[in-house]
Amino acid sequence: TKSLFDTYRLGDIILANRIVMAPLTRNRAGADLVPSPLAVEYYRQRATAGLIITEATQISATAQGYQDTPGLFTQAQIEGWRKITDAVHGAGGHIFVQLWHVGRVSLRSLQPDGAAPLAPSALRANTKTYANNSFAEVDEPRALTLDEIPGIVDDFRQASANAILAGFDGVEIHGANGYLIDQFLRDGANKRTDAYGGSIENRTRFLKEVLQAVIGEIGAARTGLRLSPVTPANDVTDSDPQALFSHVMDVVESLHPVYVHMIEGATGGPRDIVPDFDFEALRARYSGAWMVNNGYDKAMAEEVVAAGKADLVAFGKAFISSPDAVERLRRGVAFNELDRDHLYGGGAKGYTDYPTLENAGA
Ligand SMILES: C=C(C(=O)O)c1ccccc1
Repeated sequence: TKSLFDTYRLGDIILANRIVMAPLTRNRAGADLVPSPLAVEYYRQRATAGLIITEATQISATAQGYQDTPGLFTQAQIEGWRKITDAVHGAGGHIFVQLWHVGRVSLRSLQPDGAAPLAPSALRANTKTYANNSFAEVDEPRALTLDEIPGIVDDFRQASANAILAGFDGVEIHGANGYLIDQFLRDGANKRTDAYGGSIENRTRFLKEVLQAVIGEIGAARTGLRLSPVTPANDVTDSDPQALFSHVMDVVESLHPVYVHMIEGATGGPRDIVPDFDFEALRARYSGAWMVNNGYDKAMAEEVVAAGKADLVAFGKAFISSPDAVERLRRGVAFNELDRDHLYGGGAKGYTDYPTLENAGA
């Protein structure tokens, strides 16, 4: 039977195992949103993951919603990421970059010229963001005009081209957790009356155009997509998530990115937040690689892989605290305790200073 420790063919690359390091925001980018030099060590330490997905990374200046999150839209940022991909490849790993635009989850103080954050509609999210070293309620966004939307689609396309120049094996489009793409999808955030709002087909249009642009630029084999159908993260809601995401999966199947990364339940929270939501029905509509995430332990992960219910399992907290999470899963031993005071912002503490079993002489 299939095991977490099988190799796995993902498009044109062979992963050493079916264990994925989930995208994790750490707010440690340096000046000009270039990834920190510490990030080279941080990602290299974790290169035994079958696949690393980086922290969410901006496609443009308006895409930023948190302090010190890295970008991939300038030459300096490309060069900063190149050091990281070289280190991960040198250690035998594979790495995709997660590309995001936060949309309305932002502050004027983080936006060019102090302008309002951008969104499908001018609806403020009841959520906070981390900026200027403190948590703050996000500002009211302004609605994107119809003629601004192609430019954002093109920013996704350009960032995916930049990702290949930076040495990444591919990109994960961030369509989850109440950020821009998710804001277009959900009728709680998208009140547009043009071709990007109203019907499920119209609300899926922006995601479809981003997928088409990125796949057109770098190919389906190097394009993944993250979705979170029932998460309440960042105040997104929808009146019929099963119908919405059934259509989303039909669009995804038609464009066929190499994997779908599905957050089951509330991000980092209860898996059964919508008890009757049918994730397997979504998987049945798509014939690519199925990556699952949210609260998995070793037993759960082995079970879904052995049952053929998932091809890949992503772990977040495990990879924060344990560079050698794969070895710990293999041996069935505990992960290091999570240092919750040093998750966001700061330096090496709680980032690159976690021990491996080897360090601890185990
Ligand atoms: C990129 C994030 C997400 O997808 O939820 C994120 C952002 C800030 C803190 C934690 C997570």
